[in-house]
Amino acid sequence: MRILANDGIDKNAEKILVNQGHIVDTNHYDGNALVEKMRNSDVIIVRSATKIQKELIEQVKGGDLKLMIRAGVGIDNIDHLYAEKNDFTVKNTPNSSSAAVAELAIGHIFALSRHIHAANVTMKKGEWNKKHYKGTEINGKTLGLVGMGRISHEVAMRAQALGMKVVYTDLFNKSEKYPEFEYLTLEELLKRSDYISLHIPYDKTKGPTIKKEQFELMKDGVYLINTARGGVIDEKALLEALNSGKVAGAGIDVFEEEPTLNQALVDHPKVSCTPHIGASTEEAQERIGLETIDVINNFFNLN
Ligand SMILES: NC(=O)c1ccc[n+]([C@@H]2O[C@H](COP(=O)([O-])OP(=O)(O)OC[C@H]3O[C@@H](n4cnc5c(N)ncnc54)[C@H](O)[C@@H]3O)[C@@H](O)[C@H]2O)c1
Ligand SMILES: O=C(O)CC[C@@H](O)C(=O)O
Repeated sequence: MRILANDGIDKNAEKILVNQGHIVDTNHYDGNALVEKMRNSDVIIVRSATKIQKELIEQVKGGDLKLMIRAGVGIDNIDHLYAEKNDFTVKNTPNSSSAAVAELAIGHIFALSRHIHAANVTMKKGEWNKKHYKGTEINGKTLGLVGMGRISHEVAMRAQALGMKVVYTDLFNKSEKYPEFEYLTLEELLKRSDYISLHIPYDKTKGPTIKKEQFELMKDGVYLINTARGGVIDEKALLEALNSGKVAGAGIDVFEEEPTLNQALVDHPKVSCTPHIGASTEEAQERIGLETIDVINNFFNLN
């Protein structure tokens, strides 16, 4: 099998695939070179950098490509409906990165509560701003989780262990699976939470879930964490909410556009930001690599 890992793949997974007799190309291609490489591959594996949209799908039709794998959870960088309509199979690796993303979300909660992000910047400039950095404790505070799937549940367990009260909302109603956490409507959750963390997919046909109206419902001085997708929060409304003081701090791993050009948001002193690294741990990438191999083996009946 010829496998194109256009955004790279974990070294261990690459070794296993090569040992299985596959030809694995881990270079990154764009434009015509990508079209050519995809047409001559059986499988393409992408992370978030490579976008597989209608135009590209049209260009690779009729070649050898059969399987597109998103080595990750969110498949919003692949037009999967269009790909499937054109007889390509699209798969992801949803089971491997939950702990990594949950740990990053908790990291942003700590950074914001204790001004770690800001103190890092100012101390490196030679400033000693001890008086500016009186923080708040997370113990006893309410964390509202929007979406209660794989990642959110990992966040919930960690937050509960840290003494937070966890409430959640989801498209499903109250779930028997999570008796220890309180189910609320989105509206109730926004009103009651001290911290809000988003763990939902982005559906561009629906647009952002958190817009001006939702910010208005939140407590003054709320903290907001987004490790889901940039599009689920309206960045303009977020910036206004940060400037007005409605939002005391935002922890952001994902942006409407990536790499982001929204420097006003990145530079904002109340923002703790990371460049979409939720799944970027040694362990998660190794698990993602192994899950990718399972997907390939199952698809081509290689087990
Ligand atoms: N930052 C990163 O590197 C990174 C890594 C992995 C995943 N993600 C993002 O995290 C998202 C969640 O991943 P997961 O594995 O927990 O997914 P999941 O499918 O297990 O959980 C998502 C949950 O959200 C619910 N949901 C969907 N839309 C909703 C809405 N509008 N309101 C309330 N609930 C809603 C679903 O019913 C589901 O229970 C992914 O879709 C992806 O976009 C980001
Ligand atoms: O591939 C990445 O680096 C990010 C992955 C993440 O956004 C996902 O949805 O799994």
